[in-house]
Amino acid sequence: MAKHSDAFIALPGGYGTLEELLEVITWAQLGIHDKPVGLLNVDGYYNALLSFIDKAVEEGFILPTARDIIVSAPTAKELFMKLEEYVYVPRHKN
Ligand SMILES: C/C(=C\CNc1ncnc2c1ncn2[C@@H]1O[C@H](COP(=O)(O)O)[C@@H](O)[C@H]1O)CO
Repeated sequence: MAKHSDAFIALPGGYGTLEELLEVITWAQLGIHDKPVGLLNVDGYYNALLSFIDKAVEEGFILPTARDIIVSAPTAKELFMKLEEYVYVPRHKN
């Protein structure tokens, strides 16, 4: 399914959603795909996760360029616009 997708979008969800979200993010980081990963951040649901990811960047665990893999927006319309503008940047960590 990932092979035939144009992009990945996570709606608010639980463990299963988070597992799939992190999987497609790490695949982008490793260069397995070059597609954007969107977070539909309805009512700030993902704010805490995005803050945690920013902290991981500050602490040096996530490359600043890899932070940009995630595209987030509060509405579907804004998210689609951002996803269409997404430009893939190679960011292999190793
Ligand atoms: C083998 C892999 C993942 C296994 N996990 C799931 N596989 C299929 N469906 C799942 C998985 N985890 C959750 N779901 C379903 O998705 C919906 C959202 O789940 P959430 O936990 O609320 O985010 C829900 O219908 C679950 O039943 C490797 O990819």
